[in-house]
Amino acid sequence: MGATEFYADNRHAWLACGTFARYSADWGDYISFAERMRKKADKEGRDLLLIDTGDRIEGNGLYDASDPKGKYTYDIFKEQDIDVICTGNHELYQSDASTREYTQTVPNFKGKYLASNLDYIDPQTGDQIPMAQRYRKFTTKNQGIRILAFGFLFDFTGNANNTKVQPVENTIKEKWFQEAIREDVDLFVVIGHVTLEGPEYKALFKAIRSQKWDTPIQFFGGHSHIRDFVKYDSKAYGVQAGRYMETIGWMSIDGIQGKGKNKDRKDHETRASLSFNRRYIDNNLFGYHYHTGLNETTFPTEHGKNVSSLIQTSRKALNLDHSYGCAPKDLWLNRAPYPSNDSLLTWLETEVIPVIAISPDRKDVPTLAITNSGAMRFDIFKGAFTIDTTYIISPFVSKFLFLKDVPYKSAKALLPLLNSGGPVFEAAESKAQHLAPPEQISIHSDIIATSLPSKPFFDPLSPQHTFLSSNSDEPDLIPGYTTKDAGGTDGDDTLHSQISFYRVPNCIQSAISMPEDEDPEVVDLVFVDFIQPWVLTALQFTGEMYNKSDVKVYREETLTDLMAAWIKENWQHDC
Ligand SMILES: O=c1ccn([C@@H]2O[C@H](COP(=O)(O)O)[C@@H](O)[C@H]2O)c(=O)[nH]1
Repeated sequence: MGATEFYADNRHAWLACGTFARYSADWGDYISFAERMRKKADKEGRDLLLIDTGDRIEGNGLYDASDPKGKYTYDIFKEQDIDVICTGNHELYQSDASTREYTQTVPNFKGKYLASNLDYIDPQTGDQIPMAQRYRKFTTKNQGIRILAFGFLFDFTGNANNTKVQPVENTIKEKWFQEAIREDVDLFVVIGHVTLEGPEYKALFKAIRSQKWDTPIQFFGGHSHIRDFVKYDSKAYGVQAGRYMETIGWMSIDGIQGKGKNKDRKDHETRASLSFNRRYIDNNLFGYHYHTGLNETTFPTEHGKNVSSLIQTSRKALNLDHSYGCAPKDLWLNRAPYPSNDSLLTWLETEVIPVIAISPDRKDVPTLAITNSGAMRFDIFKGAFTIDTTYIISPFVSKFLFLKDVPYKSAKALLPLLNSGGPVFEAAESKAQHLAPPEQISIHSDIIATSLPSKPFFDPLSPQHTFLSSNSDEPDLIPGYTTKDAGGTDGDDTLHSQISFYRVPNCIQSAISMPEDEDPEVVDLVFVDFIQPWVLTALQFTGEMYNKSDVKVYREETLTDLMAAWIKENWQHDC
């Protein structure tokens, strides 16, 4: 009896090498890996399917540094042969990105791209049309497993006005969905840019089970950037493959006997004893060589090598390795507590924002400047700070806006309100958790690492691979993911020592040009445009009834450009 296997990824345009050796394979390597593993699966009579759960864009120079954005990336993405693919929230923040998704990615993955709860607004006619087909029904080639697949996005409300995200609860009531879940299939596959524990998947699970009490369901999640595995019932599981092309999530279902090749099989025979297994593979060549049984010479396929060289020529064309300056030390987004000397947010709040959140014509006006912590997406490592690093840290096109002459007593109440994330935001449908790094949706308390890092050495013979120091009996591990999920602690393909994770506030605030001896009557309230809905809602709570038309542009440059300028000015020296 063969297994049905899946590989899933979440990448944010990290198509070139990751920042660490442990996550350093590129998109071309992943293509070689998939091609090699598919061949192996074919030989052994198994089926191997590739899944992509969205957020392919923003967060890496390869996408963000070109004009138009994504000039090189769409042609690189499309080279992977993905079986089921859907949209993430990042594809929808900017209308030009949604248009590229509709006109390029959807056709590039024709028949595989699913948009179960997403519509596109045709710019010519104004018609609201499905972004892509709602579901896909297909039979796997080796085992004849009849699959019905959906592709969802969580109930996202921050999209530009050329798309429409339908809440999952409403989609479930639609005729096409109700008909689809009544189809006679061997397996439902629900992929989505949706957290595994969120209300959307709970509702979908309930809906499918209301019609099919026994059909296996495999969910693939995304959005919250973590490795995760969840059990919904004995025949329904979900897996999520981390973030930024660091992890290839592997999921295997053993025991489904597809009716596609034998129509006379009875239902109870097709799903007699099932087992669901997951593994989180670090995205590096060591792991790829180990799993394919190949080596440096035999592993890469021609196709994979061509894609790797396309990535390198694109990176060169964009000058992504050009250095703006030299970071004097590591600055961590979640690996150091906030506030602290090693916190990236403390650095931003105390050193950068007080310099960049100043408008030349209002520079002496007392100012409170607020930025959301989610505007920062990664750590800064000691050493060269390049064009690429800039977009890895902060890919957004957000600008500083401001409200003039806000009573100080109300302005100073804002930060605690934004950070407490209380009922004031639930009512306004702008959950305050969307202000912080997405990991915090799933990680509810600090994780403080107990072990210390040491030097790397890879042991490919270990069942759960380790990075070992060469002359020690005890595994001397380097830091990386140490996942605990519904399957226990054996999901990580490579053993690592634990990394700390400190929760950070939703927003940080810098007080600028404040009088020394007394509080000001009024201040300029400066904030990044992304947080405007939360700022206006919280201000109303303090009794200040501002609306959108009161908000003015404070600086024309983006936060990202201003931050890069600060680095050029302050970290000038060579590394
Ligand atoms: O303009 C923006 C857009 C988004 N953010 C932050 O990013 C997360 C979403 O990140 P995912 O990678 O999709 O999970 C959002 O919650 C915001 O915190 C932003 O700051 N500015």
